[in-house]
Amino acid sequence: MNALLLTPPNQPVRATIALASSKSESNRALILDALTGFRCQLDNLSTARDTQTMIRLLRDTDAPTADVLDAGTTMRFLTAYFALTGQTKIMTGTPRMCERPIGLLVEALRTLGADVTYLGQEGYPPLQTAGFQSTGVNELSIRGDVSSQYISALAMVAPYLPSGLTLHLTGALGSVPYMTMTLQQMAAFGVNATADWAAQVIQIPAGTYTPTAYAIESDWSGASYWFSTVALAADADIELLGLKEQSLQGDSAIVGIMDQLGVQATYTGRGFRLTKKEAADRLTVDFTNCPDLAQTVAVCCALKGIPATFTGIESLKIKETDRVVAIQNELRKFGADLVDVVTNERYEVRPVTAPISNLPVQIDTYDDHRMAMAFAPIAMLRSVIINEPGVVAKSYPSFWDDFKKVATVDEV
Ligand SMILES: O=C(O)C1=C[C@@H](OP(=O)(O)O)[C@@H](O)[C@H](O)C1
Ligand SMILES: C=C(OP(=O)(O)O)C(=O)O
Repeated sequence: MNALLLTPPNQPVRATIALASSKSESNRALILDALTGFRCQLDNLSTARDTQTMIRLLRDTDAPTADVLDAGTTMRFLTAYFALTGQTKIMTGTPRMCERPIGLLVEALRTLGADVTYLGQEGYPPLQTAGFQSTGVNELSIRGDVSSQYISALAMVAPYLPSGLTLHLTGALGSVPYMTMTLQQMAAFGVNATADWAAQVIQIPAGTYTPTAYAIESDWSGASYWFSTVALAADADIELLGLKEQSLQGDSAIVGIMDQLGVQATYTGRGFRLTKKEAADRLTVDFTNCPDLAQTVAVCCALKGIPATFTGIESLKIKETDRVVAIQNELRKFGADLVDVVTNERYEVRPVTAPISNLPVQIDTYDDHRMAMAFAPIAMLRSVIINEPGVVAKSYPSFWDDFKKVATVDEV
């Protein structure tokens, strides 16, 4: 499948979508389960490639190499897991994964007593874990402004250190809800860590996880594309199944953001129903705590004609691709843009102003699932061609099957 042509619906959009479940929650639950000796009952694990890869690599205990492909959480969580459980493993991934930094995590693991060697460039995968001998260290500092995944990775294995671990987080904190999700899931498996976010300290007691039955919620990051679809459609009413009213996921912030972009979300007891309402004429959003929503909101604002100010998107540069550049390149095809007004700090979405040709616009996806899914809702307004649409498999493999419920989807 090289490309998909998406054509606008010629009738009101009415759909019920069974969302993919959260890969973030799934990948945490799988690490916690592994630490109980695989004695948990995990329900509704994600079909996302990132989660399926985690399952496969945890099972494959004899394989010398763990290739995580392009899954960031799988790379970071498994590195900490293999390092602290003393397993010898080569950790590798796609060429892009080998450009995504891991030095802060490796440095922390070495301080605790893990033997970790870089096999390529210092600070990046591939690397090898080869045994653990505790140094007795039970307190360390780690930057909180690069990726919260390092901190989640350390927190999950920390109860198995001889005297637990106190983490002092330095610098401005990003993606805090992902760390909170980690601590809440750890608590559900019987280890109660405490966090003081003002002091930037997390304390994890020594202990063991209890075999537990745990059900994963649907994915709020995946839900965001349906919010954008409703925002851009002339007439839409979509129900998203499996979302909770109180979520562990920070990306549930999409409800408040999309309220301003003209989407009313109402809890139905089995998910959320999305309908249309009046939109604001300008938007300001800080994505520090929900970086994965930035592409969805950028595209939605640009195509809906709503100027916006974005902050907190620095971490987008070290994700599946440099997402800032990718958004800029693709929005420019519509005469819109994401302008860096204060370098690496404040960006402005310049919306589409003049109509462009009616020919389908071709969207490149940069090996990034979120590029494909963030641009798809434009099909509510005009035809678009999504190149390499298979990228969605990373987090939401059934996305295009679901999208057929709201637009015409043809292979080209
Ligand atoms: O812990 C997690 O599950 C995630 C944390 C975030 O990464 P950063 O902490 O690197 O921002 C997010 O972008 C990613 O999709 C999933
Ligand atoms: C950044 C993402 O994932 P990861 O860092 O786990 O590869 C994502 O899913 O948008």
